[in-house]
Amino acid sequence: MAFTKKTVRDIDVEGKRVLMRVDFNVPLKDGVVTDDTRVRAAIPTIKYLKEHGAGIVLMSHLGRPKGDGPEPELSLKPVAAKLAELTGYDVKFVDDTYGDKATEAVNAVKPGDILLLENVRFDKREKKNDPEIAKKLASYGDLFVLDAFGTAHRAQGSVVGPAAYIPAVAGFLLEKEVDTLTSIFADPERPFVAIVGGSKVSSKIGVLDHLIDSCDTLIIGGGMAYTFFLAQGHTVGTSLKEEDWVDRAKEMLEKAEKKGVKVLLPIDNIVADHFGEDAQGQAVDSDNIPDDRMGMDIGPKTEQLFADAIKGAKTVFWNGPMGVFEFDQFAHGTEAVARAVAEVKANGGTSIIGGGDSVAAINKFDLAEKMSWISTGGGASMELVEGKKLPGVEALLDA
Ligand SMILES: Nc1ncnc2c1ncn2[C@@H]1O[C@H](COP(=O)(O)OP(=O)(O)O)[C@@H](O)[C@H]1O
Ligand SMILES: O=C(OP(=O)(O)O)[C@H](O)COP(=O)(O)O
Repeated sequence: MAFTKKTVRDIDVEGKRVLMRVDFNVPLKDGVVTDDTRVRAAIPTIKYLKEHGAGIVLMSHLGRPKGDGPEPELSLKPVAAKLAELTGYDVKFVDDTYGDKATEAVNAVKPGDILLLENVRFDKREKKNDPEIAKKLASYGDLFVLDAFGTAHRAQGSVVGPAAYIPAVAGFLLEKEVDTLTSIFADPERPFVAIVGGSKVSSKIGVLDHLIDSCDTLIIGGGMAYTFFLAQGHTVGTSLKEEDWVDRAKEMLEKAEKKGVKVLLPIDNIVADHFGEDAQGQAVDSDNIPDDRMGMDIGPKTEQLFADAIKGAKTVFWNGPMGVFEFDQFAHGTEAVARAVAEVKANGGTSIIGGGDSVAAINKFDLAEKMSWISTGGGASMELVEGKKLPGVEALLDA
């Protein structure tokens, strides 16, 4: 399927200042980027713009700050250093986004320069898509380039806003992601197994409803599973859950049954008494989670159940780790699933992994080479599976 929007190839960027939205929402530990996939993914467009004589103003969000001012641990400063390290370019950083300091730094950007602004979400108007924010950001560039595939499903100020004021086109990453994913999802080879986990329960649970329309087997693990356990009448102790979604989860399970879609939920879990690297894990069945314990990973019986279902697939789409894989003792479930998914490509099938943390997990287990397509977007790729249009893409100029 051809990409239907203009890209950086279609415009003259020489001597122009380009405002570019990237997704530098990367995992950090102690101020160090622990997975640089999203930074690397933005480099081809940055390089192209620089080599074609543009000055570049980069912007991104990082994490989910409250939106009422700077939160030092969510500063993009370490990411500027990572981009400089990966490219060898001089990358400037300004600890401001919408104020005079940012404007001054932007005005100093000359052709070939690269400047990264501070986290766009330190101001709550970003998430509200406030026109004032959009106008301010648009004033930073002659052109707008969207290359933040991972955030293209968010109709937020820095994603869709500038397109209302300055010509807006796609970067190479956005084009490639949309092209690849839409062509795979248009007619997936069957059996099609979808695996969803992670912690962004309320922002992704609704998508499961649509996945039931297109997949043959739906595997639910990670933090997503506990809301479904509640729907099945189990208690979940102190595990991550979204009580507001329990009724919808129940309806989804009923719908899947009617449609003949197999839904696999964990049958056992590794639980702990607190959320921490030093927590002691214990395996318990899903109908037996103690009140004072939280689910941190899928258990060994579930690893086997999920792996068996995955190995028979011709297409696998996976978003969201099966547990808190950042802590080694809760990474087994995610690793077992990753190893099963890796076999799909080896057996002639197609495996797609999406999402910042899911990709970080695959890299942790050194399995990236064994996957068919590593997408930088989890939520964004899920919306493409549903056949939805991404607001960020929609706002760009038609080709
Ligand atoms: N049982 C769980 N409880 C709490 N957090 C979990 C659980 N399982 C997985 N997670 C967390 O989910 C996060 C990733 O979720 P998400 O952002 O939805 O994935 P992605 O970035 O791949 O789209 C990881 O940081 C992981 O620790
Ligand atoms: O990490 C992201 O999404 P993902 O976890 O679905 O891949 C994007 O940067 C979007 O972040 P958001 O879900 O806080 O808007």
